[in-house]
Amino acid sequence: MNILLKNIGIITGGIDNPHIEEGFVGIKDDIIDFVCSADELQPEFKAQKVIDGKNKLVMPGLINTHTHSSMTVMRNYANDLSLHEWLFDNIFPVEACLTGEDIYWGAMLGIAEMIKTGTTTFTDMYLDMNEVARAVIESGIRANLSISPIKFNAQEGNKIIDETSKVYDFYKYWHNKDDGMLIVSLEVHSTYLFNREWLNKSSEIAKDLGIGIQIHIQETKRELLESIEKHGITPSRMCLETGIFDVPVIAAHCVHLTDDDMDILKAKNVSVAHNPTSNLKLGSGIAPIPSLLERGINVTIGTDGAASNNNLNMFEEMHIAALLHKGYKNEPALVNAREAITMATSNGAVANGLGGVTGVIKKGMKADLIIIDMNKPHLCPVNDPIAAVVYSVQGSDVETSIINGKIVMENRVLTIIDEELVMSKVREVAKRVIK
Ligand SMILES: CSC[C@H]1O[C@@H](n2cnc3c(O)ncnc32)[C@H](O)[C@@H]1O
Ligand SMILES: [Zn+2]
Repeated sequence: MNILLKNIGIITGGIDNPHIEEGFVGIKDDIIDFVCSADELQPEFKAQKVIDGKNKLVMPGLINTHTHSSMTVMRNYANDLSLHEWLFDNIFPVEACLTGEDIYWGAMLGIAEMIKTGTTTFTDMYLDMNEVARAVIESGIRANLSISPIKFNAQEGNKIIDETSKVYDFYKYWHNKDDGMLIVSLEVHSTYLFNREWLNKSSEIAKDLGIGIQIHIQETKRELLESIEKHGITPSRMCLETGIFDVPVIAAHCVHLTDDDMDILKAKNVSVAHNPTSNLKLGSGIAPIPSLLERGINVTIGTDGAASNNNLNMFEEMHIAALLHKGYKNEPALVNAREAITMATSNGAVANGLGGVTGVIKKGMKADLIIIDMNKPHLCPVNDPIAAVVYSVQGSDVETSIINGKIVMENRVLTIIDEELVMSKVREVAKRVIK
């Protein structure tokens, strides 16, 4: 289907790209066919659907580079705890009770929430990823899903079970599914759940399949200190030594980094997923984002799961990312609005190996865009659209969302996902598993 957005404010995205005050975007099937001003419009473009952009803004869909979508089933469970108590004493025992169906419905709810708050691509790691993949394909969202080569059982003395064959099966079945809507990567949870042997093996698997890795790195001070005590090196250096950083990596958190760690991340082209809300809520700390940006490291934004955030709203995350470092360092110029949007869009695309595919509104890119209704008291007057998106717009202001050229939400109604059904299923799951 061809779609025409007319007379609309356009944030094209990318650090140097312009904002167009009243422009046109033409979508031909799954691709952006043109982006232009009124005098450049091609009259021969025939659209089956025309969206009038008066008092609206279109921008690239947001890219959530670190989440665990199925954890919506544990939303608002286990609060005000440190990461260690939260994860080992509360989350792992509940996760041990989750069925494949639970994971499917939890992921579907996470996807519904993400679409309703402007996310068009997400990066995920969880337990039964076949169930998450099923939800991704059915819902029409774009995703990078990682699967673990081991099963780690905290309930049974931290036993490790080899599940390498599941990685190969998952890759074979899902990688590039639906014309590339789903891509596969390897989950290496962390250097505290994976031993050196499995870090080495994981890097070999990722190299063999030609895929990237998703990992948690240096989320807490405790993680850093225990690594130094046990191995004599930081988790980042451990990743360097075991070959983890020889493939494209998205490293979530990166809160407690040494200067040497930052040099390693830069040298190995590692992308960082900044999760400010989760880091604040678990009392983990504040990631040195300005230092990472100064080094030219690709910094992106993630929500983490709904059990540590407690939502998957990327507008909220972008807002906090833009405010946090200004206040922490007494420096208002840090993480400016343009940088925050870039982190949440095109940098996220690059991190997922989707640069040139999504993250920017430009001819030839996949049509992954969101339309924001600016005709609201808290968004009036707009004055500066870039600032408005970061400092005033809320996730619920996203009116329509287009992913791969398909309208997945129109006037705030999801067109593919049955929102009521999904919520009732997840309520049932929560009733059963949350004690
Ligand atoms: C094996 S699937 C992923 C695993 O990660 C857990 N998890 C969720 N959030 C965090 C976090 O912030 N740090 C470390 N681990 C996290 C999740 O519960 C799953 O068990
Ligand atoms: Zn996480």
